[in-house]
Amino acid sequence: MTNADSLLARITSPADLRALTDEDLEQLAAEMRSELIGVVRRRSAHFASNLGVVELCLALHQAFDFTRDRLIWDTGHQIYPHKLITGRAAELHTIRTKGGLMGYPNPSESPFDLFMTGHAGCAPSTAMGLRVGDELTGHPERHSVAVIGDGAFPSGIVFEALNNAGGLRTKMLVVLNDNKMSICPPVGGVANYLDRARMSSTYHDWNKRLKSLVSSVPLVGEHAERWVQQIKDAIKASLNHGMLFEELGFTYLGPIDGHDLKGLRSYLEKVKAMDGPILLHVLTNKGHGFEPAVKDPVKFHAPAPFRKAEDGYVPLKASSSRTYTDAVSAALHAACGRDPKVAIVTAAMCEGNKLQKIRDEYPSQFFDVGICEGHAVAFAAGMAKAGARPVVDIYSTFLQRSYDQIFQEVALQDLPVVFCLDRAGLVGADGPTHHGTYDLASMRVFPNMVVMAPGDQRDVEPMIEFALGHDSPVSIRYPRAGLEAVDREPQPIELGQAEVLEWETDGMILACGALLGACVRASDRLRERYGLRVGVVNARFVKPLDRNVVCKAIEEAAFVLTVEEGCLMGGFGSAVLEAAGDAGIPAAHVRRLGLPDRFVLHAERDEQLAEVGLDVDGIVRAALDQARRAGLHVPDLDPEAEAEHDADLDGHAPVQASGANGAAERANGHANGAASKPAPAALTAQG
Ligand SMILES: Cc1ncc(C[n+]2csc(CCOP(=O)(O)OP(=O)(O)O)c2C)c(N)n1
Ligand SMILES: CC(=O)[C@@H](O)[C@H](O)COP(=O)(O)O
Ligand SMILES: [Mg+2]
Repeated sequence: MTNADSLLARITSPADLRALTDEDLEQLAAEMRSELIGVVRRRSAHFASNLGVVELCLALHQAFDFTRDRLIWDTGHQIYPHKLITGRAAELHTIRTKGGLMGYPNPSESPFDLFMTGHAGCAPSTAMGLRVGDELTGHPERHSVAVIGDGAFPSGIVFEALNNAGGLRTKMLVVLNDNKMSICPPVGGVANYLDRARMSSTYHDWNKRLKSLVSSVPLVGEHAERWVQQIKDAIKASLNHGMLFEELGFTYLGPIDGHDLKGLRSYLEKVKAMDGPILLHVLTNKGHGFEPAVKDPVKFHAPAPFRKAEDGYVPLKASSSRTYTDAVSAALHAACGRDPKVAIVTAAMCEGNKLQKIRDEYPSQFFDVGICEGHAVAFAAGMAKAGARPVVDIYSTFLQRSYDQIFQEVALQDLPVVFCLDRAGLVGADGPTHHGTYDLASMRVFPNMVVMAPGDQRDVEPMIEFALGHDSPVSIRYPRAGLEAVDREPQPIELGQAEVLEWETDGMILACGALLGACVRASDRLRERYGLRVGVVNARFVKPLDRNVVCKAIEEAAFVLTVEEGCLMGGFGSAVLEAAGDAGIPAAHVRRLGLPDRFVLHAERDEQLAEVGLDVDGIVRAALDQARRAGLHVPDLDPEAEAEHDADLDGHAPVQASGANGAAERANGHANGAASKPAPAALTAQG
């Protein structure tokens, strides 16, 4: 919480900055940093990026009036200092919690936040749009500023914007916040180019030197050679100096010190008076002001909560449980070892996808292409065409940026590219920009594409192996969640075949993906508390769908639930209804559970699952509702019993699957005494 007698407590809007002296501003910057450290130590949030832009944020808000001018922070994960000085300091401690501040810009919180973002690279385009829109609506006096990091800068869309603004000579400012880091060190030609620009002194020094050289008395003899060499060096250095941007029509300024408040302000004042598009190259330290973050900006990009210890900082709660990401990266690591043709492609998310081991042990099979998802997919397609076995390991939400390449370069060519879609479903604190909501719907529409989702830990490795042996594109999606193991003898993965865990006729739950464990627990609760016999299917494939199992379930059960952690429109449930429709089977008793047609805000993942009815309670409630509609007897339990949560839900203890395929029959039998029905013979063969 902000200290009541601090300078920061007195800043209710950027206008309050104007009354501050330079000493005050230095103190304010220090208070902002300690506020950031105080908050981020207690909750996982973006940290090093925010520490690095404190001075830049203050200078921008001093030089411009963003009650009128336009400011877009690219990606938006470095928005915390901006939130501190735009009236939200007292709430910063709520950041990324349910009902609290969003960890990204949020227009519903403040008019100083223009776009809710979380995906990198779009700020130059939207800032250009704001500028042109303001001109068209009679506000040419408004400045438009985009702040973009060096990691986001190589995104293709950035060059689309530079091309357009440079061509139109649009009056706008692009501040390149260059801290020599993406989440990992940045990769590619742009990073090398910026390295060279950082290394040489400022552009204006060289210009001055060049002018003095030319104006000096012409030298003869041995001096001439030195003179010419100096001119060549100067031109070479100035050629490294933003000439890339100058050639595109931008005026390049810098690089300048991004922690020098006075210097920043004077450059920004200069820029305001200039015409056309300007790129101001600012050098900052990711983690500035907090030594452990400066030393390890990767670890402190979005650290787990931590405390100070003698030998540095230790995480408050070291997460030991293995995640789906761990299981997938281990399977990919093994695949790389088995087959040198396997190539793993990441779009700047080596840490997030836990690919460090592959990077270090199989460097020739690992490709970090930077925040360039469209390129990642087309690049993988080229590799597949050449006979390699590429895997695009990418967050579901970031895959959206490469949709056309998935269509044209992969599906249309029917190339064996494997898409490992991490963070599929609800992601928790990152909120609506990062949920993996649409991949089931968006991937299943492509001919040739296989769409799979592991039901639990046991499905992961066999699905990766299946995918790498399949000669068409395959998409495998899994959540930002701890692994669960449903206790059973898993059926082998066969194309288009679901796995029947238990067959019942009161009801059937068709589970798509990692909510399988919750579905099994819901089935247990329905049986033990309500005497309802509800079977469970691990769908495994959304495309090709196991129509045999799906249609039988719809024909035989009094009600059917489809459960998926994806958008209801066009997802797994839609595929099930399509199958029933195609087979002419009535399906009014089928109810689809999934993500609603709205954006789910930031919170803990379990809170979000409960909010949308995808936790055990929600699945049970939906089943009871469907059972009543189907005329089944449902005892009215007292509210406490109904509301009682599943004790092992948080612990994700291994889930017992009883019934035909259940290796461990339920010790206590069934609520109404009957043993569970084995799946109809025709189905067990189907698996
Ligand atoms: C399209 C997209 N791909 C990947 C990411 C994940 N991501 C978030 S921040 C980040 C690094 C950004 O580096 P930079 O722009 O230099 O910002 P810094 O953290 O250094 O301030 C990445 C890869 C994203 N947000 N958007
Ligand atoms: C800003 C950004 O996009 C990344 O830092 C993202 O927040 C990482 O998400 P995970 O924490 O799920 O890896
Ligand atoms: Mg950076």
